[in-house]
Amino acid sequence: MLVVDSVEKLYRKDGFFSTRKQHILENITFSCGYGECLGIIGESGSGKSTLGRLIAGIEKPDRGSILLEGKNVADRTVRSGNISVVFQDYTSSINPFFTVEQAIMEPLSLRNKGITENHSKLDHLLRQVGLPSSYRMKYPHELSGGEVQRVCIARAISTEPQCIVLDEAISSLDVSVQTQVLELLQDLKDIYRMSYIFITHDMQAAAYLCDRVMIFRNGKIEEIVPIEQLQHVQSAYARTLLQRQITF
Ligand SMILES: Nc1ncnc2c1ncn2[C@@H]1O[C@H](COP(=O)(O)OP(=O)(O)OP(=O)(O)O)[C@@H](O)[C@H]1O
Repeated sequence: MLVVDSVEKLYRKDGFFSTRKQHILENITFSCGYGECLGIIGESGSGKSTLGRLIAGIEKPDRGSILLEGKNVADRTVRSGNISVVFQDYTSSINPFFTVEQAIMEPLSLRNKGITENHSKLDHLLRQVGLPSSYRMKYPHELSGGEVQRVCIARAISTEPQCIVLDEAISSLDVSVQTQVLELLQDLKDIYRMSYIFITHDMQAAAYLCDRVMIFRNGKIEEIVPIEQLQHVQSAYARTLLQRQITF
């Protein structure tokens, strides 16, 4: 289980040499259970991706803690192989000089210190994300956007992590491909019982995949609501935000 407790994040306000700091995240506390998908919805600049980076350990909080199975993700050994990230910009997420095989197997070989996994593992991962095994020698530029994002997902699940942060992971894809990738994510969540942190602007996608949704406002949690209660959010801000994005 992922437990985020009283997390705060500040950034310098006017560039690197400035001493003035701005609160980006304030008092963020929530948890995400096994096999649960927690959506994060909020306006642009509200701090969703910053929170995603903190969970993934790419940056550290200024205050508070983020624990996975009771251990702090600030420790690289805790997050290595246990937390993965899939970003929106799949084109820059994988090395253009890596084949599909190298890209997918990289996290595993890093974790196993260079010991190469057998081919059946790669075949299994390719099958799970719906790509033929003949794709193993292809390079990213030879694939469609949806296929590259499938490679990114195969890479993310290769170490069988407990948690995946999906930061606008389907936003750059065509609508029909979005649906396929959402179905894939749903299937994988059920197979691996992973926790998903699903950062999105897309309420329809959140409604499909998420068990609960966190409404974010100016770096604070406005409300956390089970997906079946989405029509009955308490705060006026959450209601307005949702009405702008979805028609029930
Ligand atoms: N490294 C950084 N240094 C300084 N300010 C930053 C940094 N990263 C993000 N910010 C600021 O933090 C705020 C939150 O940004 P963040 O990207 O987390 O928002 P977001 O909700 O994910 O937005 P979007 O939906 O547009 O992606 C913004 O005002 C942004 O300019």
